[in-house]
Amino acid sequence: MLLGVIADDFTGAGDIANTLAKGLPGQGGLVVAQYMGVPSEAADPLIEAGVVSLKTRSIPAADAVAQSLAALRWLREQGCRQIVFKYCSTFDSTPEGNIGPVGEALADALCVKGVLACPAFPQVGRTVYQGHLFVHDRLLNESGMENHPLTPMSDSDIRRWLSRQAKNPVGLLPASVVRAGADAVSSALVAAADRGETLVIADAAIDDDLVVLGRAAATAPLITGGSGIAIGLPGNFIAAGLARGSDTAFEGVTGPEAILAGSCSGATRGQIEVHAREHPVLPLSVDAIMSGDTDEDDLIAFFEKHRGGKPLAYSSGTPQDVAVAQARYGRKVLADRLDTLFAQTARRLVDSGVTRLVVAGGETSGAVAQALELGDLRIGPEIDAGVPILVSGKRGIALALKSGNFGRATFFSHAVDALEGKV
Ligand SMILES: Nc1ncnc2c1ncn2[C@@H]1O[C@H](COP(=O)(O)OP(=O)(O)OP(=O)(O)O)[C@@H](O)[C@H]1O
Ligand SMILES: O=C(O)[C@@H](O)C(=O)CO
Repeated sequence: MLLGVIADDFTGAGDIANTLAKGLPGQGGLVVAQYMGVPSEAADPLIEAGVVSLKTRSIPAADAVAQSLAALRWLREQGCRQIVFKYCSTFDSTPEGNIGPVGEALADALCVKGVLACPAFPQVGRTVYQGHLFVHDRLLNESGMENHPLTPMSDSDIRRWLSRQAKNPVGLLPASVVRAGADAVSSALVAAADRGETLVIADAAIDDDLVVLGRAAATAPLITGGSGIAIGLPGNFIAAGLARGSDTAFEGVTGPEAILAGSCSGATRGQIEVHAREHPVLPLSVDAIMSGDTDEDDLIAFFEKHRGGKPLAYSSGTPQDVAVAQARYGRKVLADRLDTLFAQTARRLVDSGVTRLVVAGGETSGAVAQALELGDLRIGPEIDAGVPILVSGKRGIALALKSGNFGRATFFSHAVDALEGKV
């Protein structure tokens, strides 16, 4: 294994696995496997890039650090010469962490400073300029992310935000340096390290900026960022004659389907609305779930009744709904109950023959994927930017784990078809 990724959530893991498997047009990607947590066994020697999916974005920082260091140990045992710490393109975190604590702990373990930190993913509108993160034409804290249920983002100045989480000074690599090319970036990172800066926020507005950053970091032991930071990395290994290149061929899976949505993002809520026009949907009431009036049996009955019709069950609510529910039940208690509901439902669905599963939301997908004991996942073709088809050989199923904000308006229907190999 050449490249190891430690991803702080499951949809993000699929996102970067997709980037690495796809590579740049005309260049090819790497042979990638996505792992559910830190594997207990050695990796298949044919794998060139291994992505360890963790669920560490919203847990206490010390636990996130411990799990990330365990992932680092395993990846290094597999021979990885470069590690990427993947976090969200909207920099999802709180003033306590976990990007700073995990990024610095990995840097300490690898004895490096002057480490790139760049969440930019221009294909989905996430860009960084002068250390400020934009979502399309809005600053991060005016993009809807200020209402996120678990990691509300109230500051678009991600250098300042990361400084609150970090022990060491946080640097800035401005666009003027990035546009001067890979050598200028390398020199700036050395200078940042000399100043004692462990993590350095890098500007990037277009894919070419990310390619420059990737080239500059070709031999860096550690890189951190969104999936965009990985755009140029397969090319580095291929150019060095170290990698053979990927195969994302996918024949499709037939059989019953189910769609679960726990994301409350504007994009997911819009996709649910579009889906509901032509397909059966089951809105889940948080109050009914918390009182026990609605449980897994209700979801299973709904999915059985609507088999073949692309049924979708969702808890997703507006920012107002989320605020009321969190005030009533507490953020963590509520998130844990919803995770459990989706996870147990998914397990029963797959045990009873569902072979195509679509899930929206990183935490939700993490809970579902962990409950399913999927084994290593193979990366298939991209459904929409940042969302690949994932294949579990162990379970004989195909999945689409969608980041809350990703995907076209008709994503849910499109994804079910894609898992059948239709698109
Ligand atoms: N109606 C609701 N009220 C309050 N919280 C909810 C409701 N529905 C879902 N949630 C919680 O909101 C959180 C959504 O997080 P999740 O990571 O699944 O989606 P996301 O953040 O949009 O996706 P991503 O991390 O991929 O961007 C979960 O913790 C879930 O339990
Ligand atoms: O980077 C992103 O936006 C996604 O891969 C993600 O991490 C959402 O949870």
